[in-house]
This record gives sequence, structure tokens and C-alpha cells, in this order.
Amino acid sequence: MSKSNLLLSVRNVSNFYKERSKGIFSKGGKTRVLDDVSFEVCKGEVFGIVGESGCGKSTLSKAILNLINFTGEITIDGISVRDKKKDIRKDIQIIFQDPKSALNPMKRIGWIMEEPLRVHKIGNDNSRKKEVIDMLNLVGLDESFYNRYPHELSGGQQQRICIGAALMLKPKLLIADEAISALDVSIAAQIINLLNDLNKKKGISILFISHDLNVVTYFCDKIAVMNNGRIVEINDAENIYKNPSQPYTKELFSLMI
Ligand SMILES: Nc1ncnc2c1ncn2[C@@H]1O[C@H](COP(=O)(O)OP(=O)(O)OP(=O)(O)O)[C@@H](O)[C@H]1O
Repeated sequence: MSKSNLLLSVRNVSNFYKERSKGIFSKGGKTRVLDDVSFEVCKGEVFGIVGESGCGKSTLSKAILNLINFTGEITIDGISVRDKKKDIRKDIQIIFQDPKSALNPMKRIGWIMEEPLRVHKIGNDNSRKKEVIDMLNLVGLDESFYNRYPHELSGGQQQRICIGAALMLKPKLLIADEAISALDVSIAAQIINLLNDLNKKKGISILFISHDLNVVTYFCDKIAVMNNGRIVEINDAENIYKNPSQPYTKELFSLMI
């Protein structure tokens, strides 16, 4: 991969958490959650991370957002995520499994989506409103949603709002952490189509984290398979589907049928 095409680089990343001590005379040990994880995501790519519950997927996304301590190095567009001088927090945005709990129930949708712009002092009241309405259209909702409250929306509409709010600051990378797991199958398919459109038409790079190998092989260009905090296999979606090289990947595929 040429340097100019490289967006996210994760190199030799490990993370530990301290076990609770079992008594006043015993020290708690350390448990490894991420074990020497390395991979790269290109600009414009949809990169999937797949693995069973507890394998370390969410811990990995927290490390990329620099929310936890880790060893190794993570860069976005060549800049370390630990670099406090560069305003890189807005370059990586995340959407989660449960859109409802991500939206402030006391605020209207317009207020919620304008918030990132206000925090970063971008534009004025009028320009912010216009940007939000454009974003509502981009995520497949109309202007009428601007004045609604989150509880007045369906789960799928709430997830569209979360995606729109995450994109307000034009991030370089969108992390979707189990973003469709809580949705009905048909609504989940609509959200995948929306993410696919955003990637194909707007070039938004996506790190798609899921336990569902079926969805990941359908949607992603490249896939990393995780097991027990390690990446056991990385390949193009098509190759991994047709010819998984690791026993663990084969096992995951066999569970899909
Ligand atoms: N600070 C912590 N204290 C105790 N256990 C932790 C801590 N951080 C992570 N773990 C453990 O590390 C493992 C990985 O957690 P993580 O949330 O990254 O998994 P995951 O693959 O995202 O799972 P899921 O899909 O169920 O969310 C789990 O077994 C979790 O209980």
C-alpha cells in the first residue's frame, strides 16, 4: 500500500487490564485483551473486524479512539492517535449497537446533530441548520425530523441519526461497532445499504466491527478475523469466504450455516 493511500495503521497493539486482587495479601495480575494486533486500512476502504463476543473487538475500537492505554502505535493519516496537539478526535467517529442510548432523549434531533459543529465552533445558527438538513437528506430522512425527539423515531431512523451526527465533522474514518446488531433484519439491511452508499458515493472509509461473518463478508472489502485478542487471518472478503486459511475462520464459517 502506498503511503498516500494509507488511512489507519494499527501496529503491534496490545492492551491489558488489571485483575482485581483476590484478598489483601494477593496482588491482582494482568490479563491481556489485545495481543499484538496489526492491520492497515486504506482510504475509501470498508474494513471488517469479525470475531466472537469477548474477543476484544470493542477494546480495539477504544484503542483506536485513544480512550484506553495500549502499547504499540496507531496512526490516522500518518498522525498518532495519542498526539494531543493535532485535533484528530474529529477524524475518527463511532456509532454503536444501541442508537437509542447514544441520543440525548431531552434534545431535538436538530440540536443533537448540530452539537458537534457547535463544540468545534463551526458556522453560525443558519449555516449549521442547513448542514443538518443536508445531512438528514444524505442519511435518507427528511427535514421534518429536525424538530423531532429521539423517542419519536424508530430504531432504524435513530441509527440513521447517529450516522448523520457522526458524519457532521467529516471524519476520515467511521467506526461502526456492532452498529446493526440490535436492528431487525430488514432494517439492518437498510442501514448496510446506507453505509455502502456513503462509502461508494462519498468515499467514507469504514471500520465495520461485527460478530456476524455473513454480514461482514457481504459488506466489507477486507476482513480481519479476531480470536482471543489476536488477529488470526486477514484477507479480501472474497478470498476469506472461498478459501479461509485458518481453522478458526473455517469454524466461524461453519457456524454461519
Ligand atoms: N477493564 C476491564 N476489566 C475487566 N475485563 C475487561 C476489561 N476490558 C475488557 N475486559 C474483558 O476483555 C474481553 C474483551 O472485551 P471486548 O468488549 O473488547 O469484547 P468484544 O469482542 O467487543 O465483545 P462483544 O462483542 O460481546 O462486545 C472480555 O472478556 C471483557 O470482559
